[in-house]
Amino acid sequence: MNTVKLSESVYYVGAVDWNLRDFHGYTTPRGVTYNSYLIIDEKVCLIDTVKAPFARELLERISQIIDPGKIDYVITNHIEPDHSSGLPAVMTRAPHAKVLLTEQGRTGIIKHYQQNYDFQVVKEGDVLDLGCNKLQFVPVPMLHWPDSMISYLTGEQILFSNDAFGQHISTTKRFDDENELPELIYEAEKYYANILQPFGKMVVKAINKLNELPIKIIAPSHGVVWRKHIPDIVAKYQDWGHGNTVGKVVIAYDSMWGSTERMARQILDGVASTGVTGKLYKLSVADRSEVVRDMLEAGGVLIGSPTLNNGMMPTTGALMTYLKGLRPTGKIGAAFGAYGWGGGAQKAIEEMLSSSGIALEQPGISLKWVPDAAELDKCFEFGREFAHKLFNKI
Ligand SMILES: Cc1cc2nc3c(=O)[nH]c(=O)nc-3n(C[C@H](O)[C@H](O)[C@H](O)COP(=O)(O)O)c2cc1C
Repeated sequence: MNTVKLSESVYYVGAVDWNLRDFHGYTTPRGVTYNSYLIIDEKVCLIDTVKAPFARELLERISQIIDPGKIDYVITNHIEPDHSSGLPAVMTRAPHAKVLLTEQGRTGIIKHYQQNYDFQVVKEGDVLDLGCNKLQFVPVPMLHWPDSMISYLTGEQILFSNDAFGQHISTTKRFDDENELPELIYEAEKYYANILQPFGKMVVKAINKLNELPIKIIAPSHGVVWRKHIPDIVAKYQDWGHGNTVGKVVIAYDSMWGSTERMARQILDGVASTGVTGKLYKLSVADRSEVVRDMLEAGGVLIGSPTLNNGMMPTTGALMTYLKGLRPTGKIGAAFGAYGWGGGAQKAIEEMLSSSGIALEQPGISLKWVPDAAELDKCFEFGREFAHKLFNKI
């Protein structure tokens, strides 16, 4: 089993989960990693653990470097089970280790595992002396759970950023410069869109705080370690955190008999005629976590559904519910779709767009049964007008 050194005293001891394809509803076509890091200083310190089925692999990696019984400290930056469910196995082999975490982390670990370890609760600014290096703790509540924390190793200047800057990607290469940057940014964008998007304000606040620290390496809890492209990923986080958008329109729709689909294609042509980039997703075949990834930087979203039982189709409803929880910022939107008699989908979508924080920039467009030539022209015009509004806004 390979051990990878990040720096003089820090080793990667995590696990690569090549076969995971669904991470609580978020698709992971490239697999996942659960990153754990071992610091060998005068004191021995483990940063986070792994998901429980990989605990044996974690302990084997640690054992190649040092007897796990010599671990003095385990830092629990986040209690979510992908990082903490390996903790009980680690504590069995390192029974004298202190577990350092926030107060929210302490109550969370007790509730998850019904174990009372030798806890040491840390707060903002607390420092743990390891010998040559010190660990400084930066709680980042709600990034993305109340217990979340980032730890910074002085001396070797490594930021253990937990879920921030993470990506779901399995690889044998642990560093950013050993992988393709566009692929990493793509996966980091998908991670941010699906997991961190609701917490943009906290992201900006945390980055401002971290800007004061000299950082040579960012070691997240998922994916590769950043050492060469730190400015690129931090700049991306600034953009995403501030809700900065580009001239792109994502059209997401579903259709039972093809009318709303024909509308969507005409609208797309209208958008494209202005030079604005358009993307089209049919929700019954699209991957929702990919759709919201594409929406992250899009300034405009257009949502379509025919009326089904006075409302929108369940696939569209699922996207809207997800989007509402993700609280996107800086976007304009509108609704479209076909109906047969009383209608209702357009209104239902517009309500969801508003409650998601997406500005209704343009009245929606609905048509009865099947679009005729004049209605298709109107759809084209609807897309063109929407793209112009977006163009004027950015
Ligand atoms: C199961 C079902 C339920 C429907 N419910 C409604 C409804 O409640 N109100 C309405 O105006 N039209 C309703 N319609 C009619 C559709 O909205 C209409 O056929 C529309 O043109 C379908 O668009 P599509 O081709 O994009 O699927 C319903 C259609 C189906 C198949």
